[in-house]
Amino acid sequence: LLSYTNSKTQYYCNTIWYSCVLLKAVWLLKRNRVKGLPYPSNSLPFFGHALLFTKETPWNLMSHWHTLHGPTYSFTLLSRPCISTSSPPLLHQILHKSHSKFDKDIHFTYFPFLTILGSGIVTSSSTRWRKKRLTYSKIMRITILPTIPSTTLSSYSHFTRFETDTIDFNVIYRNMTLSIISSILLSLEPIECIDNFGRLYLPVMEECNRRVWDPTRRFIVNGSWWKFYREGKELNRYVTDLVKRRVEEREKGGYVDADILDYMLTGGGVEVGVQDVVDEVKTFVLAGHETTASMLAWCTAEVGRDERVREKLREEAEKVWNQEEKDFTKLNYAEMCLRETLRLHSVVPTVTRSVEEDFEFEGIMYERGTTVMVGIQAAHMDERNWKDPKTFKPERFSNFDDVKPYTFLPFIDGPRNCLGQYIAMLEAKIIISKIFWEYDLEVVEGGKEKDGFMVPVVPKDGVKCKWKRRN
Ligand code: HEM
Repeated sequence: LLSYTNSKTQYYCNTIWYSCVLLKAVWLLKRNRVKGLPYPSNSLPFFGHALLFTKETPWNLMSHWHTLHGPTYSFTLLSRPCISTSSPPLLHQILHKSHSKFDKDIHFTYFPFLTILGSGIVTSSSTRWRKKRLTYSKIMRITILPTIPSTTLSSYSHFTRFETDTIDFNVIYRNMTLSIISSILLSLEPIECIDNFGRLYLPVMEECNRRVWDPTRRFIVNGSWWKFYREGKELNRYVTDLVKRRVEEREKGGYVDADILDYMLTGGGVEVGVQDVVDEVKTFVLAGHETTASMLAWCTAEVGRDERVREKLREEAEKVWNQEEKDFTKLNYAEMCLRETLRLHSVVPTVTRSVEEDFEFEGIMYERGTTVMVGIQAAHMDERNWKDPKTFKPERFSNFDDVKPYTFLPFIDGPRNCLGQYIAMLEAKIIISKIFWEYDLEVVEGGKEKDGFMVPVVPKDGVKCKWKRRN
């Protein structure tokens, strides 16, 4: 150090500078764990446990730590104190009772997705979020539901018309659910939705997912960076045009309360700008499409491999689909299969929150700035909550009211739970029941291993099936 300093002043400046860096490092190392909680080994200075997450699927590593350290433990990501919890009493506090002290973790885990989410409901908080939630709650839980069966059936017919021997259901469901959400949100036809949304949206999402685990991709300006920039811009332009066109149509008196976009534009009586609505449209497509597709893909793989479950599902389908007036509330077993799929495969394995105000619970202090990971997958695989958790058993859900609170959290719980869960379950039970009623499926490849880094968690090699129409 001295050899580079040619004046006394510079020597003193350097000494002060390096002392500050050292003090800051010591301070970070001291506060990077939550006192009183178990702390997994192999943490490195500054990096904490971050490097371990690059080697293994993060949710599996976190679930493994839960088996070693119990329902709540602390760990460190690049000097950031984090906890993961699957403890029902603590989850009740985080997601429900004290939820205002735990905000969305927008500057860390959600950050790479902001190109799509922008100022939409998933990434908004406090008054802004409350207003949005009030506007959409009734639409998503009640108003739109009667339109779901016909939209689902029309999308189903469109995407099952192919005459190939083998088909990847992961791809089929991605297209089906994209077309359903585009139809209820924007009244788009399947062709238009796949040509535009499918082409632009899917690559943007893939790059966002990559950036979660490799943040350097954000800064290295190469071919992928430009591709992402171009496609993101084009997607934005496409959605902006759709929204602007709708505003004009509304001004001429057309389209009143026809789809979710129309409700968005009313803004619950509050003035909303075009960019606000554009962000909301992209948010709803992200939230509502691949999650449902992934649940369907895993469910097809599980049911396709289990003859007993398949026969029970068909027995129920026979009764519903042979009726003139189809009563979809009778698809109980299909719903049980989907719930068990969400438990076993946790398509959203964790959601994160950031502690906004110091919070004490059961003698442990969670300081402001701590990242909280809700261990959804850990809760679903915990032997204290579920007997024989690695086995697919839809009968666990034969009486849903018996499921203990905060042990089954695919849509999380509390005021920020999933707004689209009723839509997702309704469209998925119609699809899964009809597909197994109409077709003999044989899973020939995929449907076992998980893609390590994509959220929602999808089958790594898809779910390729031979399919043949049944008599
Ligand atoms: C199987 C399918 C689905 C799963 C597993 C799922 C899961 C989730 C989860 C875990 C959250 C909480 C995210 C967080 O707190 O960070 C969430 C929020 C949300 N979901 Fe879903 N979702 C599904 C389908 C849908 C569908 C079909 C839609 C829309 C049509 C939708 C719309 C939303 C919205 C708008 C939120 C934000 C709610 C708020 O912040 O108040 N989801 N979802």
